[in-house]
Amino acid sequence: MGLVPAGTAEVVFIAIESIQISNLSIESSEVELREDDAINIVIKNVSSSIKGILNYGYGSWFVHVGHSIEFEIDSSTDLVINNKLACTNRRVAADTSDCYLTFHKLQLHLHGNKDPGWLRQLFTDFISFTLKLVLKSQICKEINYVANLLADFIQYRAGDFLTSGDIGVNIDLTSFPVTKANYLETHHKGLLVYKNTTVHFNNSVFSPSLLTEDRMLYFWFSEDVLNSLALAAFLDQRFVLLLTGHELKEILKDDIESNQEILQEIFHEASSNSSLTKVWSLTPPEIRITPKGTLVTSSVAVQLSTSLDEKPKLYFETDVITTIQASYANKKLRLHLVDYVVHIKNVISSLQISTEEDQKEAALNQFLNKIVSKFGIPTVIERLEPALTSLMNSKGLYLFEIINPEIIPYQGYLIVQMDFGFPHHLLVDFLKKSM
Ligand SMILES: CCCCCCCC/C=C\CCCCCCCC(=O)O[C@H]1CC[C@@]2(C)C(=CC[C@H]3[C@@H]4CC[C@H]([C@H](C)CCCC(C)C)[C@@]4(C)CC[C@@H]32)C1
Repeated sequence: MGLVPAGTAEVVFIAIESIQISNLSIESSEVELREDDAINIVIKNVSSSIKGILNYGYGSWFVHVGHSIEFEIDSSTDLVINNKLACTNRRVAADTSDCYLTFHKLQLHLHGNKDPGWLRQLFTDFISFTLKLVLKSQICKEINYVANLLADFIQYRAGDFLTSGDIGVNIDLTSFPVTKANYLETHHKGLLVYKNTTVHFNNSVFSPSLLTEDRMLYFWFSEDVLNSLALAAFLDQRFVLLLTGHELKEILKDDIESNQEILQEIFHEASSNSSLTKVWSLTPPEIRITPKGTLVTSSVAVQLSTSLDEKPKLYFETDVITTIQASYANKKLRLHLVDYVVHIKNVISSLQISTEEDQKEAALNQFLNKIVSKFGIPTVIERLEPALTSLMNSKGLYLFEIINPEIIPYQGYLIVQMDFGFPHHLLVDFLKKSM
């Protein structure tokens, strides 16, 4: 660590090795946001005990007389970190080069009785000064490293949260991160990526003034974002629902009374083991957001077949407009159906219905309209809810304690706002990995 000339022919050399830091304790810490400047972190009275081995010696250029001695230092210091947000490779980075240590105490104990008086003197006068410099640069370097590791970790989690299979979102920064008086502001591209193709939007209409300042976390979803997610999910063939004969029977069981005849025939077909109902989106669902909720326009085909190779018993298409309001409680996403419009078209059926021929079509249409409204839409929603919840949980959402989340629709966008408790185990996990 140091090389001290002592006269012309002789030198004293001192080196420190095997540094161990223990009994680390912190009295208090404060974080303050300084507008357009930095995140100011003050950690008061960081006490620690530093152990190590001191090698020292003296001699001429050719002959060394070397000794080693164990030492222990009790230190107490204040730590000030001015963390400026930066941008590297289009990601948020931390610059903590503005980092100070102010020592209140630096007390040396040398073990064993061979400590020469001059060494103790030298140590207090010179080494402690050097040690302060070394500790400062080591500790500040370490803090910069950990701060960037944490920034990367958070952005990795965010990116992963918005990824499912081939569908993802590009969260690269569009501008330099800014420190505001009460919050940090970062703008991300938010472009949808599907199988290496990026979907571009018109300019975003987002403005921070659309948000209040009393919640801890806000998500802003535009129609464009939800529409492109819907498009990607459609292209990825995720809007396909298969129902077995048994499942269909379960779904329709409450309606047996009113539509005896048609249902009996469907059940007759449906009860055979190979019977299968397939429901799928014909076009990408279109999403519009209004203060009443999220309006989803879907064009859906339904096909009931008794066996795979036979002609379907029933095929029809339906245009459905649903208005949905979403909420999140007890760690579950809920979709509430507020309103719906159903239009049935292109019915092809080989079901035997004993109504007169000219009324057959109208009767079947009316029946299908009711089935779609009363059972079809609730069934699709009931399946979407746990699918979306478990998609979010697979990204670790369940680890967060989400406090009073609100999902509020506006004209063209919706805002999800919440307070949250940071998951302790996530931080421990991160620290374990970075050690
Ligand atoms: C004889 C045969 C009979 C067979 C009959 C079958 C017939 C079926 C016929 C028709 C099918 C009907 C189609 C129904 C369509 C249903 C539409 C429908 O339900 O659409 C919804 C899809 C999800 C979503 C986009 C939506 C609303 C809100 C969005 C949510 C808002 C916030 C949510 C964030 C992820 C934040 C999570 C909160 C946080 C963790 C605290 C977000 C964006 C998730 C997606 C939803 C509308």
